Amino acid sequence: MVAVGIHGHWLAGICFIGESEGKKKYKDSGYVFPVGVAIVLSGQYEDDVDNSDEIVYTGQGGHDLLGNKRQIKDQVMKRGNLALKNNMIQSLPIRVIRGNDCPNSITKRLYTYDGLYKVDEYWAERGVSGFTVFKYRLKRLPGQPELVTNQVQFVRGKGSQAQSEIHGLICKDISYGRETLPVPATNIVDDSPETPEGFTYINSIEVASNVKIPPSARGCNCKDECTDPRTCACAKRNPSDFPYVAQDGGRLVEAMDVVFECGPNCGCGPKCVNRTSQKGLKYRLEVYRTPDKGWAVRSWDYIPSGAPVCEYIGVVRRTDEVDSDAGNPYIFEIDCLQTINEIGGRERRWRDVSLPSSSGIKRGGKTSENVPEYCIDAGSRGNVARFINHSCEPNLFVQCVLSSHHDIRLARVVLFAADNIVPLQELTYDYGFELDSVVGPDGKIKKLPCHCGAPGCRKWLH
Ligand SMILES: C[S@@+](CC[C@H](N)C(=O)[O-])C[C@H]1O[C@@H](n2cnc3c(N)ncnc32)[C@H](O)[C@@H]1O
Repeated sequence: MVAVGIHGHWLAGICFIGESEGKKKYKDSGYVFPVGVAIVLSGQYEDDVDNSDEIVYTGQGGHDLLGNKRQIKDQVMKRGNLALKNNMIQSLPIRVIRGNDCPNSITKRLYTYDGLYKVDEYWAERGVSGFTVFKYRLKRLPGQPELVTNQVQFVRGKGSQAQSEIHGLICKDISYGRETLPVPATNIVDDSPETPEGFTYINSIEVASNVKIPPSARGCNCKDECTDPRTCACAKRNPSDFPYVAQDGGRLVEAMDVVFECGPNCGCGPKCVNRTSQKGLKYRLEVYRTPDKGWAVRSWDYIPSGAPVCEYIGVVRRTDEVDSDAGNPYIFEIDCLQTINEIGGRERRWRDVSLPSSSGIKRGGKTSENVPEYCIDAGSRGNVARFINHSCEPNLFVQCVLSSHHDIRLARVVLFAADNIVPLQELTYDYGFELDSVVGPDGKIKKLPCHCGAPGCRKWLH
């Protein structure tokens, strides 16, 4: 892009004319510098939103250059950020270039020039990682040719075809109508016509007979939809406000130790934003065969960051009653409490919440329980989440959610988009195993090589 002159920086996403250059070269223009010339939407920022004609672009600075797309400090209003603000004030349009994943290219990226946009507004907010970021709403100027590249159409969510055209289709819907959307299975890796088998598809949690789910907690008194965080009792359980914004049918603002949603005793209805993770599949998911990881999951639709993808569904069991020797890879330990207390190498999710005293859980001092009391076993009964593989650089994250009762040991486990996810990208989360933490029946450490293919792959799942 630098070589052909549509962008002026090798690394930075915002190309701008700086103050000294502006004063020297364009002193008669009357413009206040710096001013922006072009931006690249690289997918580098966890907070970017791209709906083609309207973009919410995150300013520059404060992010980790290691390529793991994380914000690590506050952004400041200077250089490129100031340039975009000056564009807005002076009604100067800016070029937009989009970067898209392209496995067939040498660089694995494809860049398209997508026209001129105006900077409509800007504001500062706390981003997904909790640091201050500047946001700019850009709107595509009218009178330009429509965006036509396949890649951009992907971003707009036009990634899929009619079922009859799907290459390698082996089952139209592995949920057999139990999900809000069909979940097809495809295989173009080998000739086996076999569908993912050996399990029964269920779409809600089941509970083993010796596990007692606590009674439903008191709910809020809102009607229809909860809107006022000052009066909604469920909103107040969260750190400051509703954990979701209504945009795109509900998006989590940031990852938290636990999210309190509305439940069965609440006055609100099923459309309430504070039930975002209870509304079933919103994105068309496909289970597909991979050469080296068995089955995997991808989406046909563009998934914006913070959107719920699916809940990890299976049978809730006592962990000490699950036969670890049987090597069931579909066990998800409900480790919310261990994660909050950073036990056994688990990384804390980012914000504090006050757990209600009814949960019986102490927040402060470390619990000695390394092994969570309960787990979700999707081995013989489960949903699409059981096919989601591990990645060392995942695009989903695990969020503990409490909706009916408030016992965190039995929290729901929901997978949310950690990034804007373009169609057909494999969906993955970090299984979070500590290295050498899995021991086989013979007492020897069980190792499993990781095939996630991420640049920062840790090489082993466990
Ligand atoms: C919960 S299952 C995921 C779905 C699984 N691929 C299947 O075919 O059913 C977990 C198992 O998938 C495989 N797997 C998941 N992520 C992997 C990765 N990054 N590298 C290698 N194998 C992986 C491992 O065999 C692991 O025990």
